[in-house]
Amino acid sequence: MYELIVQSHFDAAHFLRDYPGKCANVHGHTWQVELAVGGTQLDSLGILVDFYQLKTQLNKVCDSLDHRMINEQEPFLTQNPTAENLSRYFYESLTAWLKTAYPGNVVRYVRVWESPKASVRYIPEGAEGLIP
Ligand SMILES: Nc1nc2c(c(=O)[nH]1)N=C([C@H](O)[C@H](O)COP(=O)(O)OP(=O)(O)OP(=O)(O)O)CN2
Ligand SMILES: [Zn+2]
Repeated sequence: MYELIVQSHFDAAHFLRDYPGKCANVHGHTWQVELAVGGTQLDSLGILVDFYQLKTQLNKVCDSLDHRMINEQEPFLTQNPTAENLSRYFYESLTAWLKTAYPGNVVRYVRVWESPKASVRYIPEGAEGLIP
């Protein structure tokens, strides 16, 4: 299997509803996002998934949140915009695209850093034991 990894980032504001501390107040982060895609079948150029396409799609999702109040964007009108929920949101958005654009490949995980010292990886159910 090949694993391709690309990164992007966005700057945005959020607050955590019902959080018992300072994160209940509006504040901002630079979120770093890492996308890992896996598959086995290379095309005639020796490419699994074009890095350009991967970065374009990841940037699209980042741009939809960039310089916004995340709590005012779907699905975070009701879901708390935690790093956990953001990583799953990126996973679901990018999986929907990959299934159509590059069938046979999978999103292995999405990692979201809220700060250089704190990150979450969303790994789909069933793949937990396969990701080091
Ligand atoms: N498991 C999670 N815990 C927390 C999350 C989260 O998404 N998942 N989010 C927050 C807040 O967003 C908060 O902004 C982070 O707070 P904190 O860890 O205190 O980090 P700081 O950026 O303020 O860093 P300092 O170490 O205080 O400089 C909280 N928890
Ligand atoms: Zn925060």
